[in-house]
Amino acid sequence: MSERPTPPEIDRAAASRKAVAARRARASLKRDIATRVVSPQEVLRQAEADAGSPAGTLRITDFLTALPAIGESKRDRILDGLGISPVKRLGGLGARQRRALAAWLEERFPEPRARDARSRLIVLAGPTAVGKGTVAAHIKEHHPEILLSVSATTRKPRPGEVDGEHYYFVDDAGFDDLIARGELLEYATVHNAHRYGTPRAPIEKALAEGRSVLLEIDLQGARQVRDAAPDATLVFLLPPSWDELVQRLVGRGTEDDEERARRLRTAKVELASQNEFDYRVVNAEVADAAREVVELTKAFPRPS
Ligand SMILES: Nc1ncnc2c1ncn2[C@@H]1O[C@H](COP(=O)(O)OP(=O)(O)OP(=O)(O)O)[C@@H](O)[C@H]1O
Ligand SMILES: Nc1nc2c(ncn2[C@@H]2O[C@H](COP(=O)(O)O)[C@@H](O)[C@H]2O)c(=O)[nH]1
Repeated sequence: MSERPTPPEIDRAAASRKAVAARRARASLKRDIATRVVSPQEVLRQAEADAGSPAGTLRITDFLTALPAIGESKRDRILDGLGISPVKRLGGLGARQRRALAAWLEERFPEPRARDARSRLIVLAGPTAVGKGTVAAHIKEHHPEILLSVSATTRKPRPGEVDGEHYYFVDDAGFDDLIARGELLEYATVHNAHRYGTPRAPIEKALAEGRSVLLEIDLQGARQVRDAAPDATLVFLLPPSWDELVQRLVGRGTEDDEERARRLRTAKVELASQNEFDYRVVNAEVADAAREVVELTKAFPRPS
């Protein structure tokens, strides 16, 4: 027969259960911050209201790295600039530190207001064959309110591809003309092979009409859009695994061995850049990934 626990043992067991629950609550809060379920400003307000809450007991270091595009070295520079010690918890900040952090958050991750309920420019990028085109096509079919931009390219059409629907297929001279006339928002040579570019006019027209626009482009293009349109929302699509990515590329059967190898080399570089994006979405199921992209773009605006 087991002995009944003495009161101190009961206390220790209860304290340990409480600590586990608190750790879980903080982990869940970090996920909510990362996936934009809750704004960082709201978490800071919760921490101020209750220092013992999951928000209040969250370490400032964990809070910052839960934010998009903030890695450990950036986090340390931010803390340095704000004059906040990395050992602090959110609920333990002094009034001046809290004000400095709130001002920094508002500048980098402005909270949505009524005037922010406007059309958005959404960039979907990711490695070759991750399913960008498939997810974009799903969004086009199920969200006709979002305009899917049609790019210009110097690559030859694949079987079934229609000029003006899948791409505007142009030759090198035609592409040079588009650049010279300033008609492209961004352009790049992708996979060291062909040139691709985003026509500017249809995007400006759609945004002016209050429609959101989706661009399905490569990493170089995504970076150019971020510079040209800092309000754009950048989403990086990830494969469930590297092997699945290779399988999708091989299974698509649209490239020869040499082109596949070239694309996979580019894919490694692109995957290493995923932290530059506002959001990361894993494309395990097309419909889920498409829904996530659309939902994320309706969350609070991307950091500037
Ligand atoms: N969630 C998914 N599950 C299984 N297969 C998928 C999924 N999403 C896309 N695919 C398949 O993976 C292959 C590559 O998809 P897709 O052509 O859309 O990729 P992509 O990212 O646009 O590629 P690229 O950048 O090379 O143009 C296609 O055969 C597509 O049907
Ligand atoms: N920078 C841009 N990249 C683009 C654009 N349109 C498409 N792409 C990217 O090219 C590759 C290859 O496409 P594929 O149709 O030949 O398989 C893919 O990663 C696209 O995202 C664009 O306008 N600008």
